[in-house]
Amino acid sequence: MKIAIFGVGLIGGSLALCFKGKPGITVVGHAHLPELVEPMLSRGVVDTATLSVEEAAEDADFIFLCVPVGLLEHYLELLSRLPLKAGCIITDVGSTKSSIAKKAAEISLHNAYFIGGHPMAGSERSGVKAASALLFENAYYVLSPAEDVPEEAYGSLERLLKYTGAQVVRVQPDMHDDIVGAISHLPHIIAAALVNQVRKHNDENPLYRTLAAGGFRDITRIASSDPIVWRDILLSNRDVLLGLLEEWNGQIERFTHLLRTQDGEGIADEFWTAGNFRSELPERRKGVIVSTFDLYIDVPDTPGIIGRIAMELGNHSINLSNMQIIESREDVPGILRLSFRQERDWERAKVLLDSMSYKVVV
Ligand SMILES: NC(=O)c1ccc[n+]([C@@H]2O[C@H](COP(=O)([O-])OP(=O)(O)OC[C@H]3O[C@@H](n4cnc5c(N)ncnc54)[C@H](O)[C@@H]3O)[C@@H](O)[C@H]2O)c1
Ligand SMILES: O=C(O)C(=O)C[C@]1(C(=O)O)C=C[C@@H](O)C=C1
Repeated sequence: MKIAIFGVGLIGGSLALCFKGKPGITVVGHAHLPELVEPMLSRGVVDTATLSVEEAAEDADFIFLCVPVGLLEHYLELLSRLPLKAGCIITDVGSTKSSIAKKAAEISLHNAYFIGGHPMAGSERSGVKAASALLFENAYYVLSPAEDVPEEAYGSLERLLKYTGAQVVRVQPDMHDDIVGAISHLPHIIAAALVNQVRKHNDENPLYRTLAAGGFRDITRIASSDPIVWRDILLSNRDVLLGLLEEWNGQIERFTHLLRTQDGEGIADEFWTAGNFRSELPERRKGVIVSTFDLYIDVPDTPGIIGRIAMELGNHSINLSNMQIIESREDVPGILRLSFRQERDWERAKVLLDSMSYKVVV
């Protein structure tokens, strides 16, 4: 089985890593610039790489379009002019689904089928260097097939995607864009706007950046996302976002009013309501928020402490999925965040670290 990936960046590279080396599968990466070929080969993300669209697409059973949203229609159009293998399935990973679905309905793909796709996992990082075979594990993976796509074709893409560890969910393109506009695109706008607001204050007084702590970092991580990828996503979901921004202005006006009228009860109520809804998000199960079980430890400033903690967990066969120092205070040893994929590992780590007299916060 030949899988061609157009755009071997964060998402394309991560998909390639999920498929490469699986029985009977060959992964071919397409690059639009010669300098992109070497990194995808040296990282071992693909079996072969080519600069030729024709060569990548020839005889492919599956074609994944993993380029920025603004280029998806161009690539779909290019493919429609090529002699693709009969039954070839073309899919994309774009963060919007309506515009590409519309394009697919307008053109003829002859013996090939188009099934829109969107893995609900990602990162603020970009490029093949950030690709990971584990990126999609436990995430949802949206598929939006056109009505005329045979169930058999849908089923074979669904089966292939099992290699990602994600859970496939079928959603109509318009509904997808409404929902993802609210839970992904609007948050990216808010994060960028908030960082830029603080940046302006920081130009006058650099103490802003110095004091920026966990809250600011937590809400603004995604402001570091790739500008071109996000330019394309926002423009492609423009109408939905204009509506959401109007709603957002209403939220801001509500807080303005509560502050003006010194309505403490109203302010607390906003946080009660928000906290209750947020606590119901599927954070510890499969979901839009990648499932991890986190522990926080106040790390004492002694050399080798992080290695010792990792070793102790390893000695007790507790699987750690991630470790991060949260540098919220300059010159002060930070908080160590330990993430686990399994709730059982998280519980065992808590008991172990408690017994070692670390200050553990859940
Ligand atoms: N970043 C995320 O969190 C995320 C999550 C889900 C889906 N997506 C979607 O995945 C797609 C890729 O995003 P990414 O985060 O992997 O970005 P990326 O920048 O890591 O990768 C983009 C890829 O497109 C290629 N590319 C750029 N310009 C090109 C051009 N002119 N012609 C051909 N190829 C070109 C790049 O070389 C790169 O391989 C986007 O459509 C995005 O909406 C992103
Ligand atoms: O975790 C992140 O950094 C992401 O931005 C991932 C995220 C999201 O907003 O949740 C971003 C874009 C997608 O299309 C899907 C997922």
